[in-house]
Amino acid sequence: MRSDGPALSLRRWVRSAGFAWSGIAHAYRTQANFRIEVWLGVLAVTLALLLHAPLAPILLSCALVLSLELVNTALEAVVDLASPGFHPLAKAAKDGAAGAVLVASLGALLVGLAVLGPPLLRFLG
Ligand SMILES: Nc1ncnc2c1ncn2[C@@H]1O[C@H](COP(=O)(O)OP(=O)(O)OP(=O)(O)O)[C@@H](O)[C@H]1O
Repeated sequence: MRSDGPALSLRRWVRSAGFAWSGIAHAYRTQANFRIEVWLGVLAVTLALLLHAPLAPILLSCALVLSLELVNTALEAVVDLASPGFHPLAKAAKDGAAGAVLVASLGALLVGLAVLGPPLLRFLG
């Protein structure tokens, strides 16, 4: 198997990262839910830093929700392309992807309450 030189591999990686970034920017521009989740994530990370709460579970939860929202956005685009008219399979695909985002969001909410709740109550009390 032929392997590319490090300079070519890095150029490919930067190019792929550019495409990935444009996907994230597209989701931010077009998906209100993605924007809300980004800013809730920023709020949660800021609170964790201010309250000296563990950052890792907050960061992981945010990454999970935002990743699944990006996958949901991608899947919606593919479904709309493949099935512009109503189709039960298109509905199953979109509802399943939306369900994945909901499950991750509820999990992230519970993690946020468990990690930020006690130090927030101590701070307020
Ligand atoms: N082609 C289709 N065939 C059948 N049902 C569909 C189709 N497109 C959308 N739906 C139904 O409408 C719902 C909303 O679809 P839509 O594409 O508007 O997503 P959305 O509301 O924009 O989702 P999000 O808020 O995550 O962007 C889907 O979850 C599905 O139940």
